[in-house]
Amino acid sequence: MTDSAAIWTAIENAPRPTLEDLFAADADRVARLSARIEWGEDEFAGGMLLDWSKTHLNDTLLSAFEELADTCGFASKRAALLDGERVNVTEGRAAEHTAQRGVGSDASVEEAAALHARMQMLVEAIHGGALGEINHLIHIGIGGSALGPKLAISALSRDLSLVDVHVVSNIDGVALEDAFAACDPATTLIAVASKTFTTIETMTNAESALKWLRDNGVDDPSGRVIALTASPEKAVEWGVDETRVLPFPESVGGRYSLWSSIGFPVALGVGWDDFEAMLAGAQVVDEHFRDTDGRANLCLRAAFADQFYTRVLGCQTRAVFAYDERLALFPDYLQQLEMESNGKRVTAEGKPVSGPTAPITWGGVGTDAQHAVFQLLHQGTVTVPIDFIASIAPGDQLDPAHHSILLTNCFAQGAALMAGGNMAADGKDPARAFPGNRPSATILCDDLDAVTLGALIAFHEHRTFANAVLMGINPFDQFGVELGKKMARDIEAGGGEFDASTKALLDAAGLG
Ligand SMILES: O=P(O)(O)OC[C@H]1O[C@](O)(CO)[C@@H](O)[C@@H]1O
Repeated sequence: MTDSAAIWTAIENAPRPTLEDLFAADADRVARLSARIEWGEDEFAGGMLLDWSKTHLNDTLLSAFEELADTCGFASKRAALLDGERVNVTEGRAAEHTAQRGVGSDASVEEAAALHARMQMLVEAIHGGALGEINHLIHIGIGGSALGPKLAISALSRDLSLVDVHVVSNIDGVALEDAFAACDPATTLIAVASKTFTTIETMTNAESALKWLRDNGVDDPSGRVIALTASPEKAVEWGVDETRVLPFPESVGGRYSLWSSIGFPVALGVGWDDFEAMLAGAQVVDEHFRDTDGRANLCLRAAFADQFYTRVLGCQTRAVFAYDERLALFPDYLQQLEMESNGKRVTAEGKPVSGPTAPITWGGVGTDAQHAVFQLLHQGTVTVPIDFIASIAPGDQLDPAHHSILLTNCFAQGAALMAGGNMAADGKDPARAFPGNRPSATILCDDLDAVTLGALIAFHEHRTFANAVLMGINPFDQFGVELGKKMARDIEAGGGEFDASTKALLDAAGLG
């Protein structure tokens, strides 16, 4: 087996045909580079088409990347992940989010099912009135304890909203005050979501939420709190009754925790069936990821393209545009998933990485973004690989013109980025010239329901993992967030030595 440096050299030195050349050379390119992941039967049947034909992947690159994946031990690392081995080597932990969806070691899958059963009982009891009339939920958490619930609620609550959910993450009191303003304290439940149950933003917001309930005539505010955590003993110590603590295993990472009890607001807000459907959609992708090899593994194939753009073409960012208002928060979700997982500078063995790691993930919704940032994407000097995400079925009930304009714009952007050209009558005006050959991938879902959302998220989780394997890094730790947190604690405690600029800022704000 060739070593990975030699494979990278071959990839870097491989001919670089343009997208136009690639299409011209292969009449079956679309069939070769697009595939569907499907689920369900009859009226539950659905799926999503993943079209990577407008990327620069070709047979030469795919073969080289397959060899790289083999050299990096992709199959055994994937097996280690799914078997619950300690793949998070720096923290000595497994990363068992897939067990929450029924794919993992028997013991972990069983444990997840038992914890889900408990969560379902509590959700259904609350819907049944066991805690009195509950119309609102203020879900307090940050990072992975907030981004997934926030995305899922905003994507799915148009069709059904059983409880009005507000996700509050920021320590800025404005966020919590906005939630208070939208909720009636007499019918509001508080979820405190924190894997560690120590995060300063979450614990401060939780205290203020309890005070708000107390100040507004709720006799037993702590009786209105549900804790979602991997540290149940800390939640109990903080004052949450054991019966209202929904634990999840330590081996489920924060940014991978939507599938655990961190998904409680989804189940309460849009119903248990949707929460389960999300798990089912994720499971379909888990099985595809587990059972498929090489380029046919669509998560791995996407990672091949990601590596090509980041390492070979030096693209420093990757953009995601959802042509679906319901997925407006998807780029935010992906930012944590991809940047916190793969924004690293050393390998899993602690050695410096041999090339760039995660690009900056950013994005927005179409068509809004077309009128704001697409100028640079079409004519700027940098190449930004783009993912478009859209649903064939509309989310709205208005004139079908809305949805067809949305979709045609989505497809037109990909086509224009690739084709380029000159819009001047004589075809010669440099200001009106489009270089073209700009890559994009398109994920076209049959519909955007809970199953699809689960599948979409799981696809990106496994794509992130596949990228990590190809780069040799551990995607499951996040030490990069710690230094700033420590310095903030030092400042709060009145200690620590700071540079002159920071001292001056603290003085200016009256905090010195
Ligand atoms: O769930 P917790 O423990 O409150 O942590 C919240 C978030 O903080 C982080 O540790 C980063 O600071 C994330 O990884 C995590 O999702």
